[in-house]
Amino acid sequence: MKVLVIGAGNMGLTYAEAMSKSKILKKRNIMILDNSEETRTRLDKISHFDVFHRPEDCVPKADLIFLAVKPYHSTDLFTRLKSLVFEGQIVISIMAGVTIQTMQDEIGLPKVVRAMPNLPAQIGKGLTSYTASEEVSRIELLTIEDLLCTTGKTIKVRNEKYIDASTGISGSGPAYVFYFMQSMMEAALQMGFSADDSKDLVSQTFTGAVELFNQSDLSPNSWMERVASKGGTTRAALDSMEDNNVNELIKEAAFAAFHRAVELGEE
Ligand SMILES: NC(=O)C1=CN([C@@H]2O[C@H](COP(=O)(O)OP(=O)(O)OC[C@H]3O[C@@H](n4cnc5c(N)ncnc54)[C@H](OP(=O)(O)O)[C@@H]3O)[C@@H](O)[C@H]2O)C=CC1
Ligand SMILES: O=C(O)[C@@H]1CCC=N1
Repeated sequence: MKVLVIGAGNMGLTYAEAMSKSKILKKRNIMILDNSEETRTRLDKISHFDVFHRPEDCVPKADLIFLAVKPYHSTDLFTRLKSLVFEGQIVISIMAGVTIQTMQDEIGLPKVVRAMPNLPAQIGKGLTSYTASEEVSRIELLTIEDLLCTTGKTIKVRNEKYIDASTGISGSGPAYVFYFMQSMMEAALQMGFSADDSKDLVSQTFTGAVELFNQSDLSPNSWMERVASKGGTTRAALDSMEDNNVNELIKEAAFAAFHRAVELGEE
């Protein structure tokens, strides 16, 4: 099976690398198509991919076409793909918002998988949600799930609404965590810690809290209660967050990303 990854940016290259390290595909069976000359020159030096800059040289050779360009580049790309694809090829898209129906209509292929990964895929700790058009067979979907699993965990969702929803939770989610980390590091700096110590204080706190959470069945609320003593420091912080409606604001932010994903699909 030959896979063509279109767009070798943050996510496309992550998937190309992960798939090439797995036993599912042989290295020379991964092709990369990218617009950027700088990216192609860099990838040519890595040598375990076949790198292309003209769709006509690689699209007809692919069994599976993995789309990893920004959503606003998709319309031009679909126009170029339409005359080059052939029946039986499968499209996997990780583009936010772009719907299966749009890809079926604009590329002209019925077999389409829509997936939403996240940035920790770069270190094999990603979460990818996915769903497929009914034309994709169960056996094809098993192979695709194996490919998506090369970057971490996967969950199969019922329909595309949940792809947009997971964009608001796991797809964009790493940025919410970084936002929280940034605020805590700024607070540590303001308290007088050095930049290095601020980084350690915050990153070890996040790592430790997530590991505690993962190693138990306790909810985040129960863990909060374990940290907070009555009348103590944590309660002062949690009360401050409640007074400022931080819980609602975080949910609002996640819904903003969800709604933006839906909007991107309508643009
Ligand atoms: N970043 C993230 O955390 C996540 C991103 N996604 C989705 O992944 C997709 C890619 O995002 P990301 O990797 O961050 O984007 P990047 O901008 O890092 O990478 C996209 C690459 O595609 C190239 N490109 C654009 N148009 C074409 C084309 N027609 N043919 C070939 N190559 C092309 C770009 O070149 P040039 O720079 O020259 O335009 C660039 O190198 C997006 O659709 C996004 O919604 C999903 C989940 C998480
Ligand atoms: O911000 C975005 O649109 C993409 C989708 C999820 C993460 N990054």
